[in-house]
Amino acid sequence: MYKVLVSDPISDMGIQMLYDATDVEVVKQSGLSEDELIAIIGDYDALLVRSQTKVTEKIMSAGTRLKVIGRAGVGVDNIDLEAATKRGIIVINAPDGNTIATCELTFAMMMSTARMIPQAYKKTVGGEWDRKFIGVELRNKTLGILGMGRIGSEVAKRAKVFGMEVIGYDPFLTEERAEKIGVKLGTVNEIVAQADFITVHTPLTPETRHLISKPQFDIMKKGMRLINCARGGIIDEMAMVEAIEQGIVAGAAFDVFEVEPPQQDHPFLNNPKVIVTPHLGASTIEAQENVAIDVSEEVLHILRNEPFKNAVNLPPVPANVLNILQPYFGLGEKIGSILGQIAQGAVYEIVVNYAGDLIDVDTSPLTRYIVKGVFEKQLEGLNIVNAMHLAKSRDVNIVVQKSNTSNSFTNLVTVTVKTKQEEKTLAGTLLAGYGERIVRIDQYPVDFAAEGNLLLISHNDKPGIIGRVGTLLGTNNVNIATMQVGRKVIGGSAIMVLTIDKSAPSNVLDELSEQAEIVNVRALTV
Ligand SMILES: NC(=O)c1ccc[n+]([C@@H]2O[C@H](COP(=O)([O-])OP(=O)(O)OC[C@H]3O[C@@H](n4cnc5c(N)ncnc54)[C@H](O)[C@@H]3O)[C@@H](O)[C@H]2O)c1
Ligand SMILES: O=C(O)CC[C@@H](O)C(=O)O
Repeated sequence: MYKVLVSDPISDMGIQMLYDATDVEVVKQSGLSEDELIAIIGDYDALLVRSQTKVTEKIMSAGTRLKVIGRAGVGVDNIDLEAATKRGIIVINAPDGNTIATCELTFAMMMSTARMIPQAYKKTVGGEWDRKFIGVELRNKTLGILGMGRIGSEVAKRAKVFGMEVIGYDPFLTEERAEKIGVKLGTVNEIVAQADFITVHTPLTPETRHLISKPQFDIMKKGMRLINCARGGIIDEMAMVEAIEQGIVAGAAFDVFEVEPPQQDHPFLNNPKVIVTPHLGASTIEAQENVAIDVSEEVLHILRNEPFKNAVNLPPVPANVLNILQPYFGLGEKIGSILGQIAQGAVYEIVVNYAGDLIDVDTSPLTRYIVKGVFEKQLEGLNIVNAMHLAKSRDVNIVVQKSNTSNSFTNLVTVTVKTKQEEKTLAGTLLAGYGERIVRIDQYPVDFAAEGNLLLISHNDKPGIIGRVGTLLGTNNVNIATMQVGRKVIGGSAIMVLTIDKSAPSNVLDELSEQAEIVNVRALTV
């Protein structure tokens, strides 16, 4: 039974599939301190959070069973990603579910600051009939958008409908895409100098921290308005207060703050020109359901060892590449696992060669599976998230090569593992109608499905040896399911690959090794 802890308020409707899963027990406990979380996290396989829970390194190290942290939302700045990656904890988010909610809040904030709705409301309910709130229209105004990802692009579309001119900046925004959504491209400073309204929709990174600060306020159009529904810190709060005092900024609307919640004496809180909300961008019924559904689905996949898509601490794999690579993941992992078990000594280099169909795509996700396979019997807590990290931290060199030809195979994955003592090579392919096949061990051609208990016996190709191995295993009640012999030349060195129904006891392996003409015996499980 997998145990999932939900430590922030997350939509019950959205996580219904977790409640319904017969292999999952869900515990909801919000508002825990770091120490309280540390005390209980060891019992859980998954942790689900929004933005309140700060998932620190200490919490992760106490979470000895933790496989996945699910963030019901976009930003993962409340999760120590480096610590998660080191421990092989997969971090997933729900990047799409709250785009519209946040875009609509941005629009509401823009209109509120243009028409001073909250300020007028406050006076009206306070008994004052003040009709001096003269606002501005959006039509014919220029909106600058910094960050044209999911939310920024949706804001742009709506701004166009309101008759606004939109200028955008995003290092990944191409001219074609900008043209398609009717946005002019500009630099940060060009936008700052021209815009009547500016809204930011970037993540908070070292590059975006204080993206709008004193130098930008100095060149801003007087009387402009600013909106931040992304992350606190993208706009320099103190520099903005000064810009309001200087009449540069006529109004601002902030949903997010450098420190959340802001201190009671934060200068925004009693400034009549600044509208504030308590990080409500994603707070709609629809968005909360969407993100909870997305994250629950992914958590279930991860707990059940099924493919998943939104891991934040793994490089993204485009769907078309994933479609090509996914069938090879199992094969790659098995090749790695066999090599990891048969190679004697500490591995210092893994050389992977991809041939045939595989040469045209980025094969790095497949390389992760191979590397994971090599070390899986040696390193506890290893998974595809931390496999490369753990290999590199042990100074293992990973070399990836690609070749056009693959002899007679349409696709071929060949892996060589090097230790100080020896080099071992295995090649495998996906054969139409036969699935995953291992087709080469060192220099010997073979053909078998790597499954269950295997015996690899290196020997000299002499008459009677196969019979002796069969008899010895039979008399010790070890049933042989399949047998393959690979050799280069008659009478030369050869390899025998046996799949056996149960693992052979060590005395049987010793007896086998002592047989004349047998060079070595290696038993492994795949
Ligand atoms: N207020 C809320 O409740 C709320 C809700 C959802 C998302 N958010 C935040 O909104 C922001 C945007 O979310 P999204 O889903 O659109 O993310 P996204 O990843 O789709 O878009 C972010 C964009 O910012 C761009 N970017 C990165 N560095 C930049 C830079 N230096 N200058 C300009 N652009 C840069 C990226 O290229 C990307 O296109 C994130 O910070 C997210 O955490 C807030
Ligand atoms: O309400 C939340 O969970 C925060 C939402 C938002 O900041 C996000 O990054 O998705």
